[in-house]
Amino acid sequence: MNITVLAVGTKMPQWVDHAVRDYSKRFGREIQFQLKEIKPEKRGAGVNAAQAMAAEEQRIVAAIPAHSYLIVLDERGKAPTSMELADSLKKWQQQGDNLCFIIGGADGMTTNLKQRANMLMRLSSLTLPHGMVRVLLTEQLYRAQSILHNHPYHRE
Ligand SMILES: C[S@@+](CC[C@H](N)C(=O)[O-])C[C@H]1O[C@@H](n2cnc3c(N)ncnc32)[C@H](O)[C@@H]1O
Repeated sequence: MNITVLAVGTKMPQWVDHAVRDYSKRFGREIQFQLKEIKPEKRGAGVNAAQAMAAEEQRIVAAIPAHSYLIVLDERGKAPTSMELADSLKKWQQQGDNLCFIIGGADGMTTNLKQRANMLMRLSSLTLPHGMVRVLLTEQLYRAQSILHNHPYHRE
């Protein structure tokens, strides 16, 4: 299964890149994971947040792999438990779905993009910095895969 994470933002702190790389290396052969950074639009000088998000939306849409099940990360979305995420991962794998997760930038993302998503997923009720969302999402996907394989990484 292919899992693509589209994340608005470049030049993340080193700890973010290290942590994402560390978890994504653990997936093994059955998950091809890739994180693609989306260039954020510059704010200021006549470009407000809504205009910037619209420009980012275009870049995101252009980067979505064809026939992907689209999951937008959003603090107002549904919050699965790790066990529920593992169940969903199993279902998506059985259906042959490829997954595309989208993480917005500093101002979040457009309503358009949220409406286009198959699912809005919340990692916490807190607003998280987008770099941290990359790390948490990658770790939870690895945890979900560990649960499906009865790997001791996950303990109840
Ligand atoms: C700094 S937040 C943007 C906050 C913005 N005020 C909003 O309304 O979405 C950047 C991105 O991180 C992700 N994010 C932040 N907190 C989250 C959470 N609790 N659960 C899931 N995703 C989150 C979302 O994709 C969001 O677009």
